Amino acid sequence: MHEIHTRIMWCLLAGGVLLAGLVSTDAQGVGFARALQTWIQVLLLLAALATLGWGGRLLLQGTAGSAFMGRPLWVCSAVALGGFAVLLALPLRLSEHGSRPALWLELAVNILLSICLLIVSIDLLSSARRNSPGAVPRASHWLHLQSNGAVLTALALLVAVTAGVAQGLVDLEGMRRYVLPLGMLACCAWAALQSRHFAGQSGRWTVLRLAAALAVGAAAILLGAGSHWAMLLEQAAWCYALSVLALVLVMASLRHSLVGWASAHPARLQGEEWLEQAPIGVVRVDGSGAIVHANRTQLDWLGVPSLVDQPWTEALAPSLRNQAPDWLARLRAGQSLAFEQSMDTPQGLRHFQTDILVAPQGRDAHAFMLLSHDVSMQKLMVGRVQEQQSQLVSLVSAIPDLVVLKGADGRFLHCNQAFERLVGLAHAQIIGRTTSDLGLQGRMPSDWETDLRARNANTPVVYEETLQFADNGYQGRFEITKSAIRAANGEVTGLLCICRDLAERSRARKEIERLEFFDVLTGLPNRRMLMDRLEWSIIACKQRGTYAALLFIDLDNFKDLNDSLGHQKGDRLLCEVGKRLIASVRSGDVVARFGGDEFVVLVENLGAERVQAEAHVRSVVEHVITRFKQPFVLDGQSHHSTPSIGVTVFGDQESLTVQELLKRADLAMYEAKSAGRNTQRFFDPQMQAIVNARANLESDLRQAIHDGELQVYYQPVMNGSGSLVGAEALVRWRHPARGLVMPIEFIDLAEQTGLIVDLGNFVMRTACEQLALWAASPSTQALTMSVNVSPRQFHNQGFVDEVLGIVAQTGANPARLKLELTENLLLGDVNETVNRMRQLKERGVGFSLDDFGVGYSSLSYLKRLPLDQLKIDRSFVSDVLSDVSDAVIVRTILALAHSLELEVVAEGVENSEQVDFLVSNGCKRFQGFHFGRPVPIGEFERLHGFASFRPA
Ligand SMILES: Nc1nc2c(ncn2[C@@H]2O[C@H](COP(=O)(O)OP(=O)(O)OP(=O)(O)O)[C@@H](O)[C@H]2O)c(=O)[nH]1
Repeated sequence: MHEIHTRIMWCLLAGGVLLAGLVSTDAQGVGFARALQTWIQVLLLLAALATLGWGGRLLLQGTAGSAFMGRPLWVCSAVALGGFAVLLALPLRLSEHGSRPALWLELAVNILLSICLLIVSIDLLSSARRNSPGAVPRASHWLHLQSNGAVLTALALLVAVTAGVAQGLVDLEGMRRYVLPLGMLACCAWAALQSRHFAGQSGRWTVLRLAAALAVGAAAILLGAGSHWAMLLEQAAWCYALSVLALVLVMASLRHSLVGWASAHPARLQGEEWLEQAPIGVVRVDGSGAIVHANRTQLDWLGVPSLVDQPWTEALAPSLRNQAPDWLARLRAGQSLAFEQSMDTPQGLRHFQTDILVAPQGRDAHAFMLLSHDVSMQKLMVGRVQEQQSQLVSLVSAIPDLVVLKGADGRFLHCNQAFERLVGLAHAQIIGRTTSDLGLQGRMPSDWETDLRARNANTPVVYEETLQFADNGYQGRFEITKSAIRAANGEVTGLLCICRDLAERSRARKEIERLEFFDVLTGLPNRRMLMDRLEWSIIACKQRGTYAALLFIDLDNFKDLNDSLGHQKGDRLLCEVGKRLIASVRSGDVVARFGGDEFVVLVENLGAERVQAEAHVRSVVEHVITRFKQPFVLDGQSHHSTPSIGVTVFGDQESLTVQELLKRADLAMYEAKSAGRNTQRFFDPQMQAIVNARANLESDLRQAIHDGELQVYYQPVMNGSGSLVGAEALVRWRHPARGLVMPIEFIDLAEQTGLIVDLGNFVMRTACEQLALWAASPSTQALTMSVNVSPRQFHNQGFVDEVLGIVAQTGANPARLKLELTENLLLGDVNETVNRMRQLKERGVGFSLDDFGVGYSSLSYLKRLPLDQLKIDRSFVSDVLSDVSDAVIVRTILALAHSLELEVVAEGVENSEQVDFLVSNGCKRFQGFHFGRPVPIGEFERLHGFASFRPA
């Protein structure tokens, strides 16, 4: 209870006593007592009206009542006091004193009064206790139960008494006498018990005084037995207790009305409309620690509709709430607080700078206000600036040059690690000092003068000077650049000074040159350097009329070493090879690493005779190969490596470029590789001719596929009785200049260059179209069509889809299509081969193994592959009558095929004797010139006496 309340109460009391004194007329004090009673009644009426008004408002608004008791009890209290006020106003005066109705009414009045006293005292004490800083939620709960229990008991008593009176069982006079004093004593005991929970000495005394007054009043009623003095005492106690009650109710009603009004119109209350929309959060808190008002900005930040009546800690970040009791104590001691808090808001994590200001003197002593500013953006900006600053500092620190930033007063603002190192001082020892503070003036002679020049110049001042920053420290020639740093108004705010060590620069330049012309791993000249030297060598040979030679050396199977022992060992071998090559040649010759495992040796001054030059270089090459015979020791591990060497001799009058020379040596090296490796080959113009011819053929073939110069020929496949059973599709190239080109001349090239895929698809499509046409005629519909498939074509991604697509598009019957595979196709992944064959087999496509017996024949594959047919190679058939072993092989193949239930086609059959031999050994299918050569389709059909329907 605040001091101001007490003061008003004493005033009222004094006013009442004065009034009573003025109106008292008799000496016994009866008039005085009656006057006092009337004054009390006036106070009670006031309290009743206030409570009634407040209770009504609560009912209408449906808002919570007092801090603790809640709406139901306050409404109950209002009704009780209202009833009491009505009774007070009317009945006692009308009824005869001492009559039964008067007694009854007085009893009712006393009971109602007791209830009101109980409610108000419980509520006040409970809310005071709840708002105390150390309040425990469980204790509040317990209080709630007690208060509700007490009120319910009082109500039950009222009902019981009323019932008793109605039945005439209760002594009305006795009841009237005891109910009120007992109620007063109950309140008195309650107040005395709870007074210890009140914060502050004065609050506790007020409660105890109230309890004492009630006790005295009760004692006077019980013991006084109607004496004047007892009545006087009773009325005085009443006067005190009820005036407190009335005052508390009036004040509480007024406070809640004001809060409500202020909540609805806070700007009106404060005259601070701008505060409501201001971009700062405002939270006002009363002395009990409850929030009285929070502005819109604060509510938006927290994402809540209202904070009124919530504890003030709701405006704090959860992590700070445990500090609240300590802060509250400091605020109550008059200290303001300032701190930063981070909160999770509906808009994300935000940072606030919060100040807590205590109320000015004269206002609610413990009220305070929280003012919060959103500093999220500032924090973000500060973070970014700090990040940029640290990036800049690391950048400047990483610069090998000396970087120094001076302020306008010549003091060091920043310097990088290179400067610290050379000066021999720590960063902290340098910053804030001048050149002379650091004793550098004598060591940087023109510092002062150049600083001045830089300040006055619009462009950087650059000069060179020999500097030594510390005793016995590094001394060197530096290039110094000084630039003035200016503010927007042109005023010089600082000076940036960069010192570059010129010796360091020349070292760096040399290193760059080294990296540019030498191989990092072996330290040998690199390709670039070699090209330069070769260019000079070509010119020198021409001028002097001498010969030189170029050796292109590639290590054999170097990849295997990398894969088995690791790249580190591979690197070691490359270094060792470099050393051996150097040891194999004269000091003037050039050994270069061309790239990967390729080295190039340039042997110069081989004399003016080509034969001599070739002999010399041959000995050099032999020398190299011999040296490679010694194992290489790689980190203690012995390893054998061999080279393949291509050699070209140059120097005659032929004008060759560097590129052409390298190409020749490279070609020769490839020849050495093809010859089985670990050997040498000299360039021969024939090599070039072959390479050129291949290149031309490749480009012609590419063009031929594009221009439709390829043609499909058909060779008949016959049965034992000489009837046509099918055909094999064979490609031919009708070259515009060279005429008909046979497959043997271009299939290998097509296979190597990948052109085989397009070529194979063309043959497959043409053959399938023919098969579809044959299907339309009864005379040809049973014919089969064999198509050759090369390994590269078969292993090409999408081969299966391609074949099935062609079959579907042409409408050919897949059961009549036979794909001829060769044995070298099995060298790859056999599982994958079987898988692909099965996919096509499932759609009806048949398979034939071509050239059986000449290649990689593994009988186990015959079991695994889903084959339909074997074709005996022509080499066995041609000599089957003259060569006993060929005859044995043919018989074996036929027996094998028979036992595996495979069909056999004998290829290359050229006469009837061969047919007889094959038939007598069980062969049923034949192909060869004896039955017909490969011919274009028109001729094929004419020869076999049928014509297929052909679209116009
Ligand atoms: N350790 C190491 N390996 C390298 C370096 N440069 C290239 N290589 C490897 O050298 C190998 C060169 O292989 P090739 O010359 O193509 O093949 P090879 O195994 O030598 O076979 P042939 O030349 O046909 O005898 C590749 O595996 C490259 O990855 C290098 O600097 N260090």
